[in-house]
Amino acid sequence: MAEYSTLGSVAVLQVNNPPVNSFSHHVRQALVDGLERAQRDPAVRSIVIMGKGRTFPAGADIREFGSGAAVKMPNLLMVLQAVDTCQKPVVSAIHGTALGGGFELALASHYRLAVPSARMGLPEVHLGILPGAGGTQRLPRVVGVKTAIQMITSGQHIKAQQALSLGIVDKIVQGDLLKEAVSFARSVEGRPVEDRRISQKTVPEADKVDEVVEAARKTILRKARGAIAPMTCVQAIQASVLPFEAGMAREAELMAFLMTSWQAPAQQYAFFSEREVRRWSHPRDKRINFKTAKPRVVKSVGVVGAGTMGMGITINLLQAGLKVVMLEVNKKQLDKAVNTIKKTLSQKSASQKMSQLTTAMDYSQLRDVDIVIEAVFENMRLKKEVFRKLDAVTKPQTILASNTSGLNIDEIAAVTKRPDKVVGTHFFAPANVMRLLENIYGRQTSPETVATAMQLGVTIGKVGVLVGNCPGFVGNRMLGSYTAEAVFLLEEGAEPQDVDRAIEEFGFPMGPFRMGDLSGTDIGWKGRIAKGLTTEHGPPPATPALYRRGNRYCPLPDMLCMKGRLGQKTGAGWYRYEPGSRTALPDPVVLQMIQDYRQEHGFKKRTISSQEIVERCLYPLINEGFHILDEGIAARSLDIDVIYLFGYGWPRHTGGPMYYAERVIGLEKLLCSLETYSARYPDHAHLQPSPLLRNMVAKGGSLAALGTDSKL
Ligand SMILES: CCCCCCC/C=C/C(=O)SCCNC(=O)CCNC(=O)[C@H](O)C(C)(C)COP(=O)(O)OP(=O)(O)OC[C@H]1O[C@@H](n2cnc3c(N)ncnc32)[C@H](O)[C@@H]1OP(=O)(O)O
Repeated sequence: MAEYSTLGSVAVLQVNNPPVNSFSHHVRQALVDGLERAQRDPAVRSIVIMGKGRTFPAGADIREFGSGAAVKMPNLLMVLQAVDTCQKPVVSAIHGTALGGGFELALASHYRLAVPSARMGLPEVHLGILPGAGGTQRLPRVVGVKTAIQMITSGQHIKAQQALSLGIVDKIVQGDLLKEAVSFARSVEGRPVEDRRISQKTVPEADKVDEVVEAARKTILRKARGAIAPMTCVQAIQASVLPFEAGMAREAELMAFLMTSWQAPAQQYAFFSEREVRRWSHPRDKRINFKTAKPRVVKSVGVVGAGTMGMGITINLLQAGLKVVMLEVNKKQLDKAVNTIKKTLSQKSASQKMSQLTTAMDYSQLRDVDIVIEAVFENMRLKKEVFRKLDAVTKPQTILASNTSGLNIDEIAAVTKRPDKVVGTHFFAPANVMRLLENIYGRQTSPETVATAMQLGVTIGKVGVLVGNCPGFVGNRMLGSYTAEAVFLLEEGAEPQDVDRAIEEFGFPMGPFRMGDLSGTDIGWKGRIAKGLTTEHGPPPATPALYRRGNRYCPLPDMLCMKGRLGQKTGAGWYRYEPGSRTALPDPVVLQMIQDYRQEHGFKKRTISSQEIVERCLYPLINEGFHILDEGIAARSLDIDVIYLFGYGWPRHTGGPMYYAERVIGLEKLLCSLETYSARYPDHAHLQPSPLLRNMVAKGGSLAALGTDSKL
């Protein structure tokens, strides 16, 4: 609701709808009622609108979307119209985050004040829609079309100071906001409001709008990668040169188009799933859940290993204000890491943050930390050695976490006398940038240890997802079938750039081969060598070229590595790179290698469509997701979706692999395609439909219903 009060001649409307004061129907109604009351009362000469509690309204109530409640009268447009046309000056007083409809309300007001810490923006594009309460029409009238396009298509929040420079807010106020806002409102009483109405202004440099839009189009389309909202936002902004009412009509038309698109619900699902993963639970062990398991307090963290991962993790921990002891046995590596960390931390706070960092070459210096994150090379023998040492030197309560991307947590825990305090914390590179943290419980991990790892994720600003223990956990296990099918496509006739193009057109920032070159083709190679599938010099003796342990195997990636083509770091991988450049250029050497291989093994080259590439790569990945759910490795399909959205660049506008499977492809069609492909390739095990998928198609039922504790 919105609480109405008066302070002398000023009516104050305080939106009170925790947690973020969104415009649920009852809030909209209360605002319209309050404005009418203030208009009617002759003693009231000005109006202040603000938010109670933590924030100015953060926008429309997203939970109302699609339910009909969002358009129930009065809708948000009517509220804003009442503000804009009010005869008495309306002042929006902003603290916290004025977002979406909240920011649009401020723009419809006659004056805007903000506290220094306030932030504002129009993030609707992330929900697959546009700022449909006049945001695409009012903002360009203040900041111009170019800046409006930048703000609206990025959805970025700006700080109060920047809003002041852009002419969005009229004043930044220090001290008590209510007091300041009331005093400001009094100072403008009696002044005409007509020339304060943004709706009545014209867009600056209107004659250049088409030019600006044209210049922005290419970049937006490249960044959007199949998302329809960004360019639709631009179309709405382009209409801001029209008279206000005509622009609003165009905005409404485009908003209706987006609201009914398949992408808007997918992006709103992504928004809520990102928050839902905080309500984690073990699918079988009832003691392990977010409600009852209590985390240990973590003030200091040990990091073992100062390589790329250890360094990134250390930066992340320092940025969050934690004390870190970074251990590295190689002095040169340790010094290099310290220098990089210093450079990466922002200038402003570097020295304070660096004072929280202690370096160590001796394990005994880790004795007092609350948790240790091991980030050494991905090798079981080495990890076990490290864990033995950690178990011997650290205090008994210390939690021992392994930053492994797929090794067996139980096997690591077994070398310690505290398997209940061992957990997996899988960070993604670069660890100080990537938001995903895949936390893995082992057979004996205690509720307290799980809760501590999950809480640490929150402390360091990660999106933490809890999963069970299996080779590759959730993310990399699913990726395995995707990369396997990508190389099988090369055998049949596709070239690396064909596969990458199709996957990038689907919406991934990078296809599998460009990705392989970026992370290093030798990562997978070393893994396959460790598993005995190949050796540095080719297949083990007496091994069939195209099979390993009864499964189809494509040796092309191994052949690439044997040529020393380890990706960008060696200037050549699946592609070639000019010195100092990261642009992937198709390489005749690789294409010849593939061609010779096809000839040697009797593969007949054929043209493969983009659609087949996408299906052959993504459907087995999704199919593995069904296996994972069936085994209880992920508790809910949304956990898998969040892992893919935040760790693997899965395009957000499709909701994530499992959402996409159910709501976009349709489970029946997915099953049918997998059956067709597995009939064509009976020895590609990952194309065999999972029993869970078959069962769901046969019996009906939804993925959301499989989960525990889900609110969605
Ligand atoms: C004819 C009809 C025309 C209609 C036109 C409508 C045009 C307007 C459209 C919009 O306004 S769309 C909404 C735009 N706003 C946003 O996208 C903001 C989304 N929220 C956030 O970015 C963040 O939540 C925050 C406000 C920055 C706060 O972040 P913080 O980390 O502090 O908290 P969270 O954990 O994210 O959120 C707490 C809690 O609140 C729920 N929530 C947040 N925003 C909304 C919302 N707009 N609607 C409904 N619920 C919201 C969030 O899910 C969390 O819930 P729980 O997980 O705790 O249950």
